[in-house]
Amino acid sequence: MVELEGWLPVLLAAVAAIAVARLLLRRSSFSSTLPTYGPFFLPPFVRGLLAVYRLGADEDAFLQGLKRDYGAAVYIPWPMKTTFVLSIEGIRSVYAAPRRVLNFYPIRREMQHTVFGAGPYWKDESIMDGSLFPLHARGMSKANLADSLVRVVDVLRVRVDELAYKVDKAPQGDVIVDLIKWTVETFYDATLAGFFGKEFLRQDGVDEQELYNAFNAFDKSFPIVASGMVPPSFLEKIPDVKKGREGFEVLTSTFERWMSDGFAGLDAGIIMVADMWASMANAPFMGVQLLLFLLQAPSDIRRDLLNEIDSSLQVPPAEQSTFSHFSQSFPLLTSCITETLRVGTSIFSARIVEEDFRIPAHGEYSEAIVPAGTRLLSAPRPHHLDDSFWDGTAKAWNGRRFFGAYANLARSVYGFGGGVSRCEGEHIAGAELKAFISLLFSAFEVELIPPPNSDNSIRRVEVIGGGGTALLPKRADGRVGMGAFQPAEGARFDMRVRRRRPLSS
Ligand code: HEM
Repeated sequence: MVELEGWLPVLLAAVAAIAVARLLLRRSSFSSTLPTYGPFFLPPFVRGLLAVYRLGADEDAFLQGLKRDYGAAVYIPWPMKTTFVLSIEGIRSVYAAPRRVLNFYPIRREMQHTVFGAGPYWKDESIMDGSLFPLHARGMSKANLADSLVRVVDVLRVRVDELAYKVDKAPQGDVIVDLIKWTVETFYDATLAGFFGKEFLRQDGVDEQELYNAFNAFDKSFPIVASGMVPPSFLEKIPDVKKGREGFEVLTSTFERWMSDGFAGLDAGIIMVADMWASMANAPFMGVQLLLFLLQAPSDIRRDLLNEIDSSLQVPPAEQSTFSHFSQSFPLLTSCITETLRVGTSIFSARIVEEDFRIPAHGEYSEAIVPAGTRLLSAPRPHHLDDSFWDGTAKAWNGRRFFGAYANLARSVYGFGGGVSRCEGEHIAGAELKAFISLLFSAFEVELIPPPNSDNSIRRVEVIGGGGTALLPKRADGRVGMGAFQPAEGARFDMRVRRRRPLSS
C-alpha cells in the first residue's frame, strides 16, 4: 500500500505553490484586461471543462453567471477556447465590426464541410465567399421570396381548412388538437412548399413521414456535430450522430433527385439540406412558443389582436400574402413575436478575431481586448434576461413591450443574430408566423387545455398585464446557443379548437 502520510504535506505544499503562482500570473492569461473563466487556482483545462459542464447543465444560469461575474466578456479555455461577449455594448460592437476585424466567413465555410459534408470546394474563398454566399443572400431577399411567401400562405390555409373540416364534422363542434405536433407539422409542410415548391413532396418515391423522420434525426445530431468539440473519429460512434448521418443521406438524395440543375454531384442536395435545416430548426418552434404565449396572454391583448387580425382581412385577398402586408398590418402581433424571440431564443454568433478587438466597458467592469487569432461568440441571452435593461421585468413575457412608441426597442433583441451572420430567413419567418396566427385565430376560437400541474415537462414564465404565468414545455437538452427553444421530448400541450362565433354575437 502507498504511504500517503509522508506525501500529504508535500502534495498540499505543491498545490498551494501552484495556487500562489497562478494568483500572481492570473492577469497575464491572455491580455491585460480579458478575464479567464473559473477559479484562478485551477489549471486552465479544468476551468474549461467546468465551463462546458455548467453550460450543458443549465445554459441560462451559466450565461447569466458569466455576465454577473465577468461583465462584458470572458475567455473560456480549452476545449472551447473562445471568448464570450455578453454585454449589450459588446454585442453591438461585434455585430458592427467589419470583416477585416471580425470574420464570419471561415466559420460558415467550415460548417458547410463539418456539418453538411461539402466537398473540397468548401475551402475555396472565391467560390464560397465570392459567389455562393452572396448569391444565397440575394436569393433570400424579400423580392426573390415573394412567390415562396404566397406558397407558404397557401399551404397554411389548406392546413387550417383541413382542421375546419374536422371541427365541422365533430358532433359537439370542437376538436382537441396536439398543439406542438400540429404546429410543427404545419410549418414543415408550409416551409417545404414555400422554398422548394408544392411538387417537392409529390415526387415519386418521396414518403413524407420518412422525410420528416430523417430531418428530425439530422436536427438532433446537429448540435453535437456543429459544436466542433467532439473529434471526428469519435463522432461516428455516437448513436444520434449515426442516425443523423443516415437522415442526412435520405434528405440529400431526395433533394438531389428533385434538382434538375445547380451544383454537380451531391452538392446541390447539401446546399438544399442546409437551407431546409436553417428554416426548420427555428420557425416551427417559435410558432409553438408564440401560440402558447398568445393563448395565455391577458384578455386585452387577445381582444386587440383579434381586432388587428380582422382589420388585416379588409385588404384585397391578393395583397394578403405579401411582405408589405405582413410588415404593416400587425403592429401588436409584431411586438408579441419580438417578445417571444427575446424570451424564447438563445443564440451564439461566432467570429474569428482577425485584429485585436476592443469590447467597451460595461457598468463597473472595464473594457476588454480580445486578441487577434482567437475566436469569440456573441451571446445575447444574458442581455435578453437583464432586468437593468428591461425595466425589471426581463424574465416575464410582455406582449406590448415593443408596441407603439417602444417599437425601436426591438433593435436590442437578437433572436435572429446580427451583423454579417444575421438570419437570412428573418423576413419570411416573421411573415410565416403572422400568417399562421392570423389564419388560425380568424377561423377558430382556440383554448389551451392546461396540462396537469404535476407534469414535470413544464416550465413557467410570468406574463405581464394580469396574465399570471404561462405554461410552456421544458426546453430540449443539448441545444445551447442554437436559436429557438425546442420542446423537451415527450412534452405535450393540447388545444381545443371550435369555429369562431360570428363577429356580431
Ligand atoms: C423565427 C424563426 C427563425 C429564427 C429565430 C432564426 C434564427 C437564426 C439565427 C439565430 C441564425 C444565426 C445568426 C448568427 O449566427 O448571428 C440564423 C441563420 C440563418 N437562418 Fe434563420 N431563423 C429563423 C427562421 C429562418 C427561416 C424560415 C429561414 C429560411 C430559410 C432561415 C434561414 C437562415 C439562414 C440561411 C441562416 C444563415 C446560415 C449560415 O450563415 O450559414 N431562418 N437564423
